[in-house]
Amino acid sequence: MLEAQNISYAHRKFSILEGIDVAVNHSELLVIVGPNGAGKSTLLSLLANELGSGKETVFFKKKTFREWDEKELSHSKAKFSQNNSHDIPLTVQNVVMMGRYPYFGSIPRKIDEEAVLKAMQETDVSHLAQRDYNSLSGGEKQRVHLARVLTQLDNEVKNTLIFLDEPLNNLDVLHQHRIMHTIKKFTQAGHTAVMVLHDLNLAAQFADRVMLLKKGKIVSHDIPQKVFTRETISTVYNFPCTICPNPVNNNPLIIFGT
Ligand SMILES: Nc1ncnc2c1ncn2[C@@H]1O[C@H](COP(=O)(O)OP(=O)(O)OP(=O)(O)O)[C@@H](O)[C@H]1O
Repeated sequence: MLEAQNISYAHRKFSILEGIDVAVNHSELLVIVGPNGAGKSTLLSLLANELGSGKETVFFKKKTFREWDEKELSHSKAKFSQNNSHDIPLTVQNVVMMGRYPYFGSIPRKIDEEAVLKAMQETDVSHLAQRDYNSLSGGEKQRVHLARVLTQLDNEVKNTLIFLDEPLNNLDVLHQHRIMHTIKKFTQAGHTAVMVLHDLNLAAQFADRVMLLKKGKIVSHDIPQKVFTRETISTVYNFPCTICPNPVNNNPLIIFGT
């Protein structure tokens, strides 16, 4: 589905990423983790074709992004980023509708309205639909943008691809889990998700595969059970931890400070 080999990226002479190989299948949720400054967001932007010199060759469904028709690509790939504008003079519903812009000319169709309502329900912002976006709290704004990105990929296209850069920032525990379940449902329907997360326990619980980065290089890229070992995690984060099986689902449970 998504493939890239030997990705390197530098700003001036400062190397940010070095020799990264990525291959993500359909129906897979890949979570990228690592300490601050490891290069996670930079890698996500490169994979999503938002950054780079054009030398990096990322293949999505065996085609480089340059080979894709722009409109077709907008129906197949979406990205949730952290740098959303804080000032948008629109209602919540109209901000979510922005995700449907690739689908209609000047007036949204019934199908676009329905997709917006569905995404708002999914991220629990339906009750805020007519509110001025600018009056929302940080977590509410975050959920509105998640709805906008989800609604962009509400279509009949098989094997679509979503990138999410720290989608759980500002969210309470209920909404963190709700979003993770939504993304899991999305991948189980045959789509692909690549996500940057700081919460290692959520990564351990939901990821199919985890990529652990440090200083621009891959330390480990495997299933959660193989990546989350006491030695690796305490070394990479330079902080002690204990890892035991989660008593509910047997996934690794990471307890820091022990
Ligand atoms: N435009 C830029 N100019 C200079 N340095 C940059 C630029 N963009 C990123 N960097 C540096 O590259 C490194 C990786 O940044 P990146 O944002 O990808 O890290 P990250 O793993 O997502 O970090 P965090 O967990 O803190 O969000 C950092 O040291 C950052 O300061």
